[in-house]
Parts: sequence; structure tokens; C-alpha cells
Amino acid sequence: MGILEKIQSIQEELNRTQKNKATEYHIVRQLIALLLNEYGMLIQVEGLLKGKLARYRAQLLEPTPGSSSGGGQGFEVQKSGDARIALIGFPSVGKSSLLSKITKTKSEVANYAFTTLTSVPGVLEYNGAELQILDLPGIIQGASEGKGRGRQVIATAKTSDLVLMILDATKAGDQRAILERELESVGIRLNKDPPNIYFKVKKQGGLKFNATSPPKYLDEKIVGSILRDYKVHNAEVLVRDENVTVEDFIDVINAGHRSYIRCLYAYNKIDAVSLEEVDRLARQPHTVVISCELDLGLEDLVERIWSDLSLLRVYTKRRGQTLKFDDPLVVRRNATVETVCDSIHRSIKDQFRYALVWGASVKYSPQKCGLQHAVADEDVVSIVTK
Ligand SMILES: Nc1nc2c(ncn2[C@@H]2O[C@H](COP(=O)(O)OP(=O)(O)OP(=O)(O)O)[C@@H](O)[C@H]2O)c(=O)[nH]1
Ligand SMILES: [K+]
Ligand SMILES: [Mg+2]
Repeated sequence: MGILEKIQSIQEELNRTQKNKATEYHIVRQLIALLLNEYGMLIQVEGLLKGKLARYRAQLLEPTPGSSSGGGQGFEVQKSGDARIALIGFPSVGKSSLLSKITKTKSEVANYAFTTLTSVPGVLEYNGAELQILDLPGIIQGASEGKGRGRQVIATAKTSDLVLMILDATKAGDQRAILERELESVGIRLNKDPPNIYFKVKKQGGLKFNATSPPKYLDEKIVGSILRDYKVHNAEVLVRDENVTVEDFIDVINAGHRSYIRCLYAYNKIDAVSLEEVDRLARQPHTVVISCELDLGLEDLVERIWSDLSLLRVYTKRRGQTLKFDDPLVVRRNATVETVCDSIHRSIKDQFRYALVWGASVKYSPQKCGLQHAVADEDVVSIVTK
């Protein structure tokens, strides 16, 4: 082969590879596009399936015709232990993951909505107390009007001592407000004290309206017209707080249907958002940030649950017995020596002479106290009987 021929053959070869390269490149690009498309389709299909699955599972929660309570098994759970904590949140925020983390109970965890269809109780042992934690189905907007089993979930929340609202740190910020509204609409008041208004319906005498200082948002006329609407014409009203609102007054009239419950907000899945976002969320009031997946913030959460419950540990001591500090009597805040007596035994009050109290509630330890003495956390109480 002459030199010119050699050059020409190389050029031809090069041309071919150029073309091949172009086609190969083209083919590879097409393949990639195909794969991407396929992948996108897969994601779409997965989303669709998940949506379908969630819809069908939500139907499992819906009331069946002829039953007033709803489909599936009923989920009233016997109260047990020293306090009840209800896990409230949208589907798939990690309620069951949390129950499985902080108690010995395993509740099913999955990445589709409405995995949990009933209430699942677990026990958290802390500071010698037994705290009942209730894992519940997820609720959605409109739950209080009977969407899904929302009404039953919310009714269960109303029986709790603390609502633990589980929120998804990766989701939009309005979850909190939506859930608050759902709970509010059935008479649950979160992190509020009952309004400081004395109200008593009378047989006669018309409306007697008084206030310790002039209320800013209420007056006798408003109160009178609200009461007429309730067909109450004789009543005594004493407003002891100038900041109470019309809504507060209505709550007082409906006191039997109002529950004032503490609420702790826990943002889960913080492993999936930026540090700045975690920081922003953690600064909201009554809020903790956690990750069930990475075991972050769970100890802190349990501590916050304990302090929000405001439970008191009282160690009771019998004459001549040594004190056992591992088995306290757990009572509510505002508990008195009388509460302690009732918790020990119903009849102990009949033989009560006095109590000897050691601890933060007394000036001298021990101090002789009567039934009305208010106890403090970690007091030691010895009941002296007749
Ligand atoms: N990234 C991340 N995922 C989590 C975390 N905790 C739970 N998950 C996931 O979130 C999904 C839902 O968890 P569940 O515990 O079933 O949620 P749920 O609130 O009980 O859901 P429903 O019972 O359906 O209302 C699962 O795929 C979990 O693995 C977390 O801390 N981080
Ligand atoms: K789920
Ligand atoms: Mg669940």
C-alpha cells in the first residue's frame, strides 16, 4: 500500500468511527432518555399506587352504613397507668415509629398512609410512673366532621392528659394549624387554662354581671345577648380577667364539653431537612424536634412529656418500714395529703389523724400536716392513723 492509499484508508476509517461515535452517542442518549422516562414512570406508578392504597385504607376507616361508630374494630382502650398520652397527626408522619421506639409495643410501620387502623396502646415507664401512650390512625382535614375515623381519633384525644402532636418536618408548615383547628372544633383547648370567669345559672333574679376590672372584649350587653341565645335569663357572671373574649365566655357556658389539655408538638424526620430548618422548627413554643430513624431527640422528648404532665411522685412510708424510693405513688399536680390517702386505700381517710411530711412542700421536715396540705414532687409522706 502506497503512502497516499494508507492515508486515505486511515481517513475512511476515521470517518466511520466518527459516524459510529455519533450513532453510538445517539443510541446511548436514547437509552438514557428511555431509562429516565421509565424511572419517571415508575415513580409516577408508585405515587399512584400509594395514593390508591391510601384511599382504600382510608375507606376501611369509614363508617359502614347502619353502624354509627365506623368500620373495623372499635378502638376504645381501657385507661391504665398514671397518665394517658395520645399521638395525633397526619398519616405517615411517624406516630407508630415513635411508639415502637419509646415503648416495648411494636406498632406496624410502613411508607403508605393509614397503616394504623386502630388504637395501639404502649407503656412508657419513666421516673417510676407508667405512662400509657396511644398510637392512633392518622387524621386528615375534616376529621372532626367525621372524615374517616377522625371523630373517634379526636374523641380519644379528648380523654388524654397530653396530646403529643406528631408533625412531619419535611412537610408544609400548615399541618400544625389544621390539626389544631380539628381539635378545637370538638371542644379541645390546647395549652390553655379555663377562662377565669365565674358563671352560675339561677332560678330567678335576671342577669347579675360583675367584673374585677372592666373586660376589654366583653360587656354586660354582649354577655346578655349570648345568654339569651342559650335561653338563659337568670345567671350570675363574674369576670376575673380583663382579657377574656367572647369565645372564652362561650367556652364557660359549654364547660361540660370543653377539655383543657396540654399539647407537645414533635417534629419528626429532622434527618431529612437542613439544620437551619431544624433550628427554625425547634424555636416554636411547646416544640421538640426528633428523628425516629436516627434516634435523635427521643430522650429529650420523653423528659418533656414528663414535665408537661406535671405529675408528682410521692413516697409513702409506713411506720417502722424502710422507704422504697423506686416505687413512688404518682399523683396529679394540686394533689393533697387527701389525694395521697385515697391513692393508698379508700378507707384510710376514716382513720386519719395526721400526716408526717418530708420534702419541698414543708418548712420543717418532718412536719405534721392535715388532709388539705398540698404535696410537692418527691415528698415523703407518712400517714398516722387512729
Ligand atoms: N426519614 C425519616 N423517616 C421516618 C422517620 N420516622 C418514620 N419514618 C418513616 O415514615 C414512614 C411512616 O411511618 P409510620 O410510623 O408508619 O407513620 P404513622 O404516622 O404511624 O402512619 P399511619 O399509621 O399511616 O398514620 C415510614 O416509612 C417510616 O420509616 C424519621 O425519623 N425519618
Ligand atoms: K404509615
Ligand atoms: Mg401508624
